[in-house]
Amino acid sequence: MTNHPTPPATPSLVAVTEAVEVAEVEALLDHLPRTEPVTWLRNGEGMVGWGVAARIRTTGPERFRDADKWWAELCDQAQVRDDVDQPGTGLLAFGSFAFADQPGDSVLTVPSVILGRRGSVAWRTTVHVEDSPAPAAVEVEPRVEPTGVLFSDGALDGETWMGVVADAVARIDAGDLEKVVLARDLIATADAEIDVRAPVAHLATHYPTCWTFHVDGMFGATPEMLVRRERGLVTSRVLAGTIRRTGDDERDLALAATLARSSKDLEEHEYAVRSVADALEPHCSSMNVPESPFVLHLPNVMHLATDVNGVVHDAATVSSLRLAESLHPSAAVGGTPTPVAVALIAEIEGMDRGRYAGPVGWIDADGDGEWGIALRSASVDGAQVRLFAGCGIVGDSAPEAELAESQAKFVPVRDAVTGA
Ligand SMILES: C=C(O[C@H]1C=CC=C(C(=O)O)[C@@H]1O)C(=O)O
Repeated sequence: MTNHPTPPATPSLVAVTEAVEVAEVEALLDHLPRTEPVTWLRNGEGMVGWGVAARIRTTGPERFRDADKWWAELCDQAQVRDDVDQPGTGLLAFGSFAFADQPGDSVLTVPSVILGRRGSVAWRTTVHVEDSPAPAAVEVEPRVEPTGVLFSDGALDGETWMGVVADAVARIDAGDLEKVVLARDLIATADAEIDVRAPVAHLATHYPTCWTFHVDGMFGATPEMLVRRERGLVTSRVLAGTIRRTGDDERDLALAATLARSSKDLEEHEYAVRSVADALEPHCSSMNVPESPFVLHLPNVMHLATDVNGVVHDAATVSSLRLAESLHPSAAVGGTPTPVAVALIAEIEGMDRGRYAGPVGWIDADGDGEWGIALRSASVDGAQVRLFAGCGIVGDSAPEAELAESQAKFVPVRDAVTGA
């Protein structure tokens, strides 16, 4: 007789959200201890959390479904008191999901304590397992900057990666597909275990308009919102089409105008917007898909950007995590057509993306939440950080230009780990 292992019982959680003075949580990151920290911040608002009240790790093609089911059961069994009732209050989980069905590990975690702020409202949520003690106060040690950081090639060196880009262009020219996003990695090694709060604080300061995140070792500052659902409204910020900034404002404005007229970038952008609009459509009773993109200015690069909005009709049955699943991978990180592009990535990219370019964000007990795409990101493990950057390859992409673009996309995390 075979004994099947019994799945772990879903814990019964008790969550309490109470209002706090905004002045008390000014500079949220300054309240974040080193133990199991999570972060989701933009323009100084958002949430930081620490400790683990509950956590699930999933893998494979069912990773989103398994995590979503676990979360729904957890919420059903939980006792929640929410005195604030804002997006981000009550019982909350933070997640980071693998890009590919295989290999890769995904995680959804419920912190023991969350501090949040949105405009003039601030809150503290504490979560504990029923019949066990509420989370104790923890000491917040000062952030420790990484030292002695040295960089080395990741899976492929620059030359080899350019060869891979040339192979992809040949496949596109042969008519196999229209676009593929190819990524590369870079390794940074410090002389001691990295305190992830330091690069996270650096990113939040230097890229305030991006979503700065950290979940279970995956951190970054992403400009791309895969899906946000809030009280029946859904938004997705699609980015595709990039130009590097020069640091000279006048030249950058001229470059922005060039980007907005570049047929290569407009074509690449159109693919990405279509893939998002098509995936959202079955969930929406009405949608707004702007006809032309705007130029999003970031400190290191500029992007063509489109905000797609809609009114969802299935919020009661489909969570924001399941919406993220249906949008993933968009053409901004996979390609077009998606299945051919994803297969080509697995065939020629030459590295495991892990959780890079996968959905990262949070979900509440109603299934609302925000899921960004883990771009301009890295995974940290002890003294080592693995940085990622990818570029959309279309028929007239030049390998040298794509290598330079990938280097520009490494800048945020590279500067964050060297403290530059
Ligand atoms: C895949 C990345 O960027 C995507 C998002 C915006 C613009 C892109 C581009 O122009 O290639 C990429 O599709 C990355 O930053 O690693």
